[in-house]
Amino acid sequence: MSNFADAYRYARDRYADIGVDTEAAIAKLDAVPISLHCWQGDDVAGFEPNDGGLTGGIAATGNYPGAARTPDELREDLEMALSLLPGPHKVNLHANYRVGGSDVDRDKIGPEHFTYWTDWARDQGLGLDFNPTFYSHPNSANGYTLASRDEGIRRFWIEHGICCRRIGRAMAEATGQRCVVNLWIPDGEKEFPVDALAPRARLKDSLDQIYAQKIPEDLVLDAVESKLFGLGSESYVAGSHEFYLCYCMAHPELALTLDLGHFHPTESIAAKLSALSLFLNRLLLHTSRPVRWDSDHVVAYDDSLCDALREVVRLQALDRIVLALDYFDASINRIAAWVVGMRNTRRALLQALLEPTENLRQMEARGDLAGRLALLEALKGYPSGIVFDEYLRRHDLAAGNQFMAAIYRYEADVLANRK
Ligand SMILES: C[C@H](O)[C@H](O)[C@@H](O)C(=O)CO
Ligand SMILES: [Mn+2]
Repeated sequence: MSNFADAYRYARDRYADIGVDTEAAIAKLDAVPISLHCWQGDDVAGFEPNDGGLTGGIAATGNYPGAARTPDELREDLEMALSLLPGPHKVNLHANYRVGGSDVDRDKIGPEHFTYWTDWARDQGLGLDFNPTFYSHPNSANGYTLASRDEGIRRFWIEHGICCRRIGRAMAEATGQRCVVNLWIPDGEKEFPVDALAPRARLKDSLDQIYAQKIPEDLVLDAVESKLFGLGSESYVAGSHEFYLCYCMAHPELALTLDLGHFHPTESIAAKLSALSLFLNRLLLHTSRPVRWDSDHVVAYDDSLCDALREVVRLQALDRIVLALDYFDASINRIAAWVVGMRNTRRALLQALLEPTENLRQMEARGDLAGRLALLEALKGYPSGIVFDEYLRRHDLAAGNQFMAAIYRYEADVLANRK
C-alpha cells in the first residue's frame, strides 16, 4: 500500500476515533460550488474601452507580467486555473467583461453581449455568477452612482442594475445553474458629509427600482455587498453594513454579502454569522484578505477564513451561505493567485466539515467546557491536510504546492508571450 494510502487510512481512523467520518466530509465538500472571480486574471480591467483605468476606490497593486488582455486569454487562464482545482466551481463575471456591444453603453447591455461566456460555461459545465459594474466608467467619475444627486447619472446606473439582473437570469437559463447577481457600489466620500442621509435615501430608492421585478430565485439570487471604506471614500460609504443589513431585512429575498476585507481589522465575520442567519435567509461570503486596509490579498489559510467557514458549517448553512472568492493581486502569477486562494478556501471548508460539532455541542450543553476546550485544541493537530491531499488525489491532482510545476510551464509557454 502507498504511503499516501497509509497516511489517509491513519487520518481516517484518527477522525473516526472522535466521531468524524472523513468520507462523509469529503462527499459534502465535493458538493459545494465555489465561485472563481474572473477579475483576478486581468487586474479588474475588463474589456470595455477604458481610458480611466480601474476606479471605484479599489486597487490592484503590482505589475506582474502576463495579465490576460483579451477574452480568449482570460478564458484560457481560467481553464488553466480550474484544471488545478478540485470540486465544483462557478465563474464570477463583471458586466465590463462583456464581449461585443461596443455600440451600447452599460445602461443598455443585454444577454447577447455575454453569449461568449455563457456558451463557454455551458461547454465547461460551469455555473456563472454576475456583477453589475458601477465603477471604471465616466458616469461614476464623481464617486457616486446609485446614490448620485444627479438624476441623469442615477437613472443610468439604475438601468444598468436592471440590465444586469436580466443578464444574470439569461446566464442561469443558459447554464442550468442559478446565477448570483451581486451588487456593490463605490459611492462615498473622503470626509463624512453633513447630509449623510440623502445619499442613502437615494440609494434605497434606486435599489427599490432595480429589484422591483421579481425573478424566480432558482434562476437569480440577488445579493448586496456592504463596505466600510474605499480609496477616496475613507470616511463615508452610502452602502454601509448597517444600510444593507436593514435593506435585506426589509427585502428577505435578497442575500447580504459580507466581504472578509470590508470590516474593521478587529471585527470577526464568523462572530456575525449566527446573528445574521437568524434574520436573513441568504448570505454571500466574499473570501478575501485585508492587510492593513481592504487590500484584496490572496486568501490565506488563516484564522479569519477558517473561523468563518467553521461557523458556516456549525450553522448547517451551506445551503444558505454562498461562497465566492474576491481579491486581486497583480504582483504575482495570477493563475497561482487563483489556485492558492481557491485551494485554501476549499481546504478551510473541509477542516470545518471535519469537526465533531455535535459532540462539542453536547459537551457545551452539559457544561463540560474543559472537555470542549481540550477537544478543540486537540483538533488543531488533527491531520485535515492529509484528508485534503486524499481529496486532491481523487481528483487526480497533486498535493501540496506541486501544482506550481504546471503553472511555471504555463508561464513560460503562454504568459511569457504576452508582450
Ligand atoms: C470586483 C468586485 O465587485 C469588488 O471586489 C467588490 O466585491 C468589492 O469587494 C469591492 O471592495
Ligand atoms: Mn467583495
